[in-house]
Amino acid sequence: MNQAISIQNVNKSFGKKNVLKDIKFEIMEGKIYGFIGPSGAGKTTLIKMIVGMDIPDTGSIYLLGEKMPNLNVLQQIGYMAQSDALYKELTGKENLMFFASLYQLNKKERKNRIEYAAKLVNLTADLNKKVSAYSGGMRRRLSLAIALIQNPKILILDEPTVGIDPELKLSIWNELLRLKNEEGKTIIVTTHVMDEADKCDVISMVREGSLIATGTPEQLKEKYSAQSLDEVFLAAGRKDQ
Ligand SMILES: Nc1ncnc2c1ncn2[C@@H]1O[C@H](COP(=O)(O)OP(=O)(O)OP(=O)(O)O)[C@@H](O)[C@H]1O
Repeated sequence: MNQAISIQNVNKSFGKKNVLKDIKFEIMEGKIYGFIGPSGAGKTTLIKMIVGMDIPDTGSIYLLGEKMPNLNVLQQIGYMAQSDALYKELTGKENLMFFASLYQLNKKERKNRIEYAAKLVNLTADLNKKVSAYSGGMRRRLSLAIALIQNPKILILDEPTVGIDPELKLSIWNELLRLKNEEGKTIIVTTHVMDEADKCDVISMVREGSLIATGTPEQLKEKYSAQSLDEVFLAAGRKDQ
Protein backbone atom coordinates (compact mmCIF):
# COMPACT_ATOMS: atom_id res chain seq x y z
CA MET A 1 0.00 0.00 0.00
CA ASN A 2 1.34 3.44 -0.96
CA GLN A 3 1.51 6.51 1.15
CA ALA A 4 -0.95 9.21 0.04
CA ILE A 5 0.02 11.90 2.52
CA SER A 6 2.98 12.41 4.81
CA ILE A 7 2.85 15.08 7.51
CA GLN A 8 6.30 15.70 8.94
CA ASN A 9 6.83 17.63 12.19
CA VAL A 10 4.33 20.36 11.36
CA ASN A 11 4.06 23.40 13.63
CA LYS A 12 1.82 26.39 13.15
CA SER A 13 1.15 29.45 15.28
CA PHE A 14 -1.25 32.35 14.87
CA GLY A 15 0.29 35.19 16.83
CA LYS A 16 1.31 33.73 20.16
CA LYS A 17 -1.09 30.81 19.89
CA ASN A 18 0.57 27.53 18.96
CA VAL A 19 -2.28 25.92 16.98
CA LEU A 20 -0.43 22.81 15.70
CA LYS A 21 2.32 21.20 17.72
CA ASP A 22 4.79 18.87 16.03
CA ILE A 23 2.21 16.89 14.07
CA LYS A 24 3.60 13.72 12.43
CA PHE A 25 1.30 11.43 10.55
CA GLU A 26 1.19 9.10 7.54
CA ILE A 27 -1.97 8.53 5.54
CA MET A 28 -2.09 5.44 3.35
CA GLU A 29 -3.84 5.26 -0.03
CA GLY A 30 -7.29 3.72 -0.14
CA LYS A 31 -8.27 4.38 3.47
CA ILE A 32 -10.66 6.66 5.31
CA TYR A 33 -9.01 8.80 7.99
CA GLY A 34 -11.00 10.76 10.54
CA PHE A 35 -9.79 13.72 12.55
CA ILE A 36 -11.87 14.26 15.63
CA GLY A 37 -11.48 16.71 18.46
CA PRO A 38 -13.15 19.61 20.21
CA SER A 39 -13.89 22.89 18.53
CA GLY A 40 -10.70 24.94 18.13
CA ALA A 41 -8.42 21.87 18.43
CA GLY A 42 -6.71 22.62 15.10
CA LYS A 43 -8.43 20.20 12.68
CA THR A 44 -9.32 22.76 10.03
CA THR A 45 -5.87 24.37 10.27
CA LEU A 46 -4.27 20.99 9.64
CA ILE A 47 -6.61 20.25 6.74
CA LYS A 48 -5.91 23.61 5.12
CA MET A 49 -2.22 22.78 5.19
CA ILE A 50 -2.77 19.35 3.68
CA VAL A 51 -4.71 20.98 0.85
CA GLY A 52 -1.98 23.61 0.42
CA MET A 53 -4.13 26.62 1.34
CA ASP A 54 -1.79 27.54 4.17
CA ILE A 55 1.81 26.65 4.95
CA PRO A 56 3.35 25.33 8.17
CA ASP A 57 5.79 27.53 10.13
CA THR A 58 8.09 24.52 10.33
CA GLY A 59 7.80 20.99 8.98
CA SER A 60 6.56 19.67 5.64
CA ILE A 61 3.57 18.03 4.04
CA TYR A 62 3.80 15.69 1.03
CA LEU A 63 0.82 14.65 -1.07
CA LEU A 64 1.31 11.79 -3.54
CA GLY A 65 5.05 12.34 -3.17
CA GLU A 66 4.94 16.10 -3.94
CA LYS A 67 5.73 18.75 -1.38
CA MET A 68 2.74 20.99 -0.70
CA PRO A 69 1.66 23.52 -1.74
CA ASN A 70 1.86 22.27 -5.32
CA LEU A 71 -0.47 23.31 -8.14
CA ASN A 72 -0.07 20.03 -10.06
CA VAL A 73 -1.42 18.02 -7.16
CA LEU A 74 -4.58 20.13 -6.93
CA GLN A 75 -6.16 18.14 -9.78
CA GLN A 76 -5.97 15.12 -7.47
CA ILE A 77 -7.59 16.75 -4.44
CA GLY A 78 -11.29 17.28 -3.84
CA TYR A 79 -11.73 19.68 -0.95
CA MET A 80 -14.94 20.56 0.86
CA ALA A 81 -14.42 23.40 3.31
CA GLN A 82 -16.57 24.11 6.36
CA SER A 83 -17.94 27.32 4.90
CA ASP A 84 -19.43 27.03 1.45
CA ALA A 85 -17.60 28.80 -1.37
CA LEU A 86 -20.40 28.97 -3.91
CA TYR A 87 -21.59 31.49 -6.49
CA LYS A 88 -24.98 32.36 -5.05
CA GLU A 89 -26.30 34.21 -8.11
CA LEU A 90 -25.65 31.17 -10.30
CA THR A 91 -27.71 27.99 -10.35
CA GLY A 92 -26.46 24.75 -8.80
CA LYS A 93 -25.75 23.41 -12.28
CA GLU A 94 -23.82 26.54 -13.29
CA ASN A 95 -21.71 26.21 -10.15
CA LEU A 96 -20.93 22.58 -11.00
CA MET A 97 -20.14 23.53 -14.60
CA PHE A 98 -17.81 26.31 -13.46
CA PHE A 99 -15.85 24.08 -11.08
CA ALA A 100 -15.76 21.23 -13.61
CA SER A 101 -14.25 23.63 -16.15
CA LEU A 102 -11.25 24.20 -13.87
CA TYR A 103 -10.13 20.62 -14.38
CA GLN A 104 -8.84 18.59 -17.28
CA LEU A 105 -12.10 16.92 -18.25
CA ASN A 106 -13.46 16.57 -21.77
CA LYS A 107 -17.05 17.62 -22.56
CA LYS A 108 -18.52 14.14 -22.09
CA GLU A 109 -16.64 13.52 -18.84
CA ARG A 110 -17.78 16.90 -17.55
CA LYS A 111 -21.42 16.07 -18.30
CA ASN A 112 -21.14 12.62 -16.69
CA ARG A 113 -19.38 13.95 -13.59
CA ILE A 114 -21.99 16.69 -13.10
CA GLU A 115 -24.82 14.13 -13.38
CA TYR A 116 -23.06 11.74 -10.99
CA ALA A 117 -22.22 14.35 -8.35
CA ALA A 118 -25.67 15.97 -8.41
CA LYS A 119 -27.36 12.57 -8.10
CA LEU A 120 -25.11 11.52 -5.23
CA VAL A 121 -26.16 14.49 -3.12
CA ASN A 122 -29.77 14.33 -4.27
CA LEU A 123 -29.78 17.72 -5.98
CA THR A 124 -30.70 16.67 -9.52
CA ALA A 125 -34.21 18.14 -9.28
CA ASP A 126 -32.92 21.45 -7.90
CA LEU A 127 -30.01 22.02 -10.26
CA ASN A 128 -31.67 24.84 -12.17
CA LYS A 129 -32.47 26.89 -9.06
CA LYS A 130 -30.21 29.73 -8.00
CA VAL A 131 -28.01 28.87 -5.02
CA SER A 132 -29.36 31.97 -3.24
CA ALA A 133 -32.64 30.04 -2.98
CA TYR A 134 -30.98 26.91 -1.55
CA SER A 135 -31.28 25.94 2.12
CA GLY A 136 -28.15 25.52 4.26
CA GLY A 137 -28.24 21.74 3.82
CA MET A 138 -28.62 22.06 0.03
CA ARG A 139 -25.56 24.33 -0.08
CA ARG A 140 -23.55 21.75 1.91
CA ARG A 141 -24.66 19.08 -0.54
CA LEU A 142 -23.65 21.22 -3.51
CA SER A 143 -20.24 21.83 -1.89
CA LEU A 144 -19.79 18.08 -1.53
CA ALA A 145 -20.75 17.55 -5.18
CA ILE A 146 -18.13 20.16 -6.19
CA ALA A 147 -15.45 18.37 -4.13
CA LEU A 148 -16.16 15.22 -6.15
CA ILE A 149 -16.47 16.85 -9.56
CA GLN A 150 -13.05 16.07 -11.04
CA ASN A 151 -12.95 12.50 -9.70
CA PRO A 152 -10.00 13.24 -7.40
CA LYS A 153 -7.74 10.57 -5.90
CA ILE A 154 -7.88 12.23 -2.50
CA LEU A 155 -11.04 13.62 -0.92
CA ILE A 156 -10.68 16.02 1.99
CA LEU A 157 -13.97 16.82 3.68
CA ASP A 158 -14.25 19.23 6.61
CA GLU A 159 -17.42 18.24 8.48
CA PRO A 160 -19.16 17.05 5.31
CA THR A 161 -22.49 16.03 6.77
CA VAL A 162 -23.33 18.95 9.06
CA GLY A 163 -26.90 20.05 8.32
CA ILE A 164 -27.65 16.99 6.18
CA ASP A 165 -30.59 14.79 7.11
CA PRO A 166 -29.94 11.23 8.40
CA GLU A 167 -31.15 9.42 5.28
CA LEU A 168 -28.95 11.39 2.92
CA LYS A 169 -26.08 11.22 5.40
CA LEU A 170 -26.27 7.44 5.26
CA SER A 171 -26.29 7.38 1.47
CA ILE A 172 -23.32 9.79 1.35
CA TRP A 173 -21.38 7.54 3.74
CA ASN A 174 -22.29 4.48 1.66
CA GLU A 175 -20.87 6.26 -1.38
CA LEU A 176 -17.69 7.28 0.49
CA LEU A 177 -17.21 3.64 1.50
CA ARG A 178 -17.81 2.54 -2.11
CA LEU A 179 -15.31 5.11 -3.41
CA LYS A 180 -12.76 3.71 -0.99
CA ASN A 181 -13.48 0.03 -1.59
CA GLU A 182 -14.06 0.03 -5.35
CA GLU A 183 -12.03 2.99 -6.55
CA GLY A 184 -9.25 3.05 -3.96
CA LYS A 185 -9.83 6.69 -3.01
CA THR A 186 -8.14 8.14 0.03
CA ILE A 187 -10.61 10.09 2.15
CA ILE A 188 -10.00 12.43 5.07
CA VAL A 189 -12.89 13.73 7.12
CA THR A 190 -13.23 15.85 10.21
CA THR A 191 -16.25 15.13 12.29
CA HIS A 192 -17.87 15.65 15.66
CA VAL A 193 -20.23 12.76 15.00
CA MET A 194 -19.01 9.56 16.57
CA ASP A 195 -21.03 7.14 14.43
CA GLU A 196 -19.24 8.66 11.44
CA ALA A 197 -15.87 8.33 13.16
CA ASP A 198 -16.69 4.64 13.64
CA LYS A 199 -16.81 4.22 9.83
CA CYS A 200 -13.21 5.45 9.46
CA ASP A 201 -10.30 3.00 9.09
CA VAL A 202 -8.06 5.19 11.23
CA ILE A 203 -8.98 7.95 13.64
CA SER A 204 -6.75 10.63 15.07
CA MET A 205 -7.87 12.60 18.08
CA VAL A 206 -6.73 16.20 17.97
CA ARG A 207 -6.62 18.21 21.17
CA GLU A 208 -5.04 21.63 21.65
CA GLY A 209 -2.97 21.24 18.49
CA SER A 210 -1.56 17.77 19.24
CA LEU A 211 -2.50 14.30 18.03
CA ILE A 212 -3.26 12.61 21.32
CA ALA A 213 -4.34 9.17 20.07
CA THR A 214 -4.35 7.39 16.70
CA GLY A 215 -5.68 3.98 15.75
CA THR A 216 -8.60 2.03 14.35
CA PRO A 217 -11.91 2.65 16.15
CA GLU A 218 -11.53 -0.80 17.77
CA GLN A 219 -7.94 -0.14 18.88
CA LEU A 220 -8.91 3.15 20.46
CA LYS A 221 -11.87 1.60 22.29
CA GLU A 222 -9.60 -1.14 23.60
CA LYS A 223 -6.85 1.30 24.60
CA TYR A 224 -9.23 3.39 26.68
CA SER A 225 -11.43 0.44 27.83
CA ALA A 226 -14.37 2.27 26.28
CA GLN A 227 -17.65 1.01 24.81
CA SER A 228 -18.01 3.87 22.35
CA LEU A 229 -15.91 6.51 20.62
CA ASP A 230 -17.68 9.16 22.70
CA GLU A 231 -16.14 7.52 25.76
CA VAL A 232 -12.73 7.28 24.04
CA PHE A 233 -12.92 10.95 23.22
CA LEU A 234 -13.62 11.90 26.84
CA ALA A 235 -11.01 9.50 28.22
CA ALA A 236 -8.32 10.65 25.77
CA GLY A 237 -9.01 14.24 26.70
CA ARG A 238 -8.73 13.49 30.42
CA LYS A 239 -5.46 11.53 30.07
CA ASP A 240 -3.79 14.50 28.48
CA GLN A 241 -4.69 16.98 31.18
N1 LIG B 1 -6.32 32.66 10.46
C1 LIG B 1 -6.31 32.54 11.79
N2 LIG B 1 -5.86 33.54 12.58
C2 LIG B 1 -5.83 33.42 13.92
N3 LIG B 1 -6.23 32.33 14.60
C3 LIG B 1 -6.70 31.30 13.88
C4 LIG B 1 -6.76 31.34 12.44
N4 LIG B 1 -7.27 30.17 12.01
C5 LIG B 1 -7.50 29.44 13.11
N5 LIG B 1 -7.16 30.09 14.23
C6 LIG B 1 -7.25 29.60 15.61
O1 LIG B 1 -6.62 28.32 15.63
C7 LIG B 1 -7.30 27.44 16.52
C8 LIG B 1 -7.67 26.18 15.76
O2 LIG B 1 -8.71 26.46 14.83
P1 LIG B 1 -9.30 25.37 13.83
O3 LIG B 1 -10.29 26.05 12.95
O4 LIG B 1 -8.18 24.65 13.18
O5 LIG B 1 -10.04 24.39 14.86
P2 LIG B 1 -11.01 23.14 14.57
O6 LIG B 1 -10.47 22.00 15.34
O7 LIG B 1 -11.16 22.95 13.11
O8 LIG B 1 -12.38 23.63 15.22
P3 LIG B 1 -13.93 23.33 14.75
O9 LIG B 1 -14.20 21.91 15.15
O10 LIG B 1 -14.71 24.31 15.54
O11 LIG B 1 -13.99 23.57 13.28
C9 LIG B 1 -8.47 28.22 17.08
O12 LIG B 1 -8.10 28.72 18.34
C10 LIG B 1 -8.67 29.32 16.08
O13 LIG B 1 -9.21 30.47 16.71
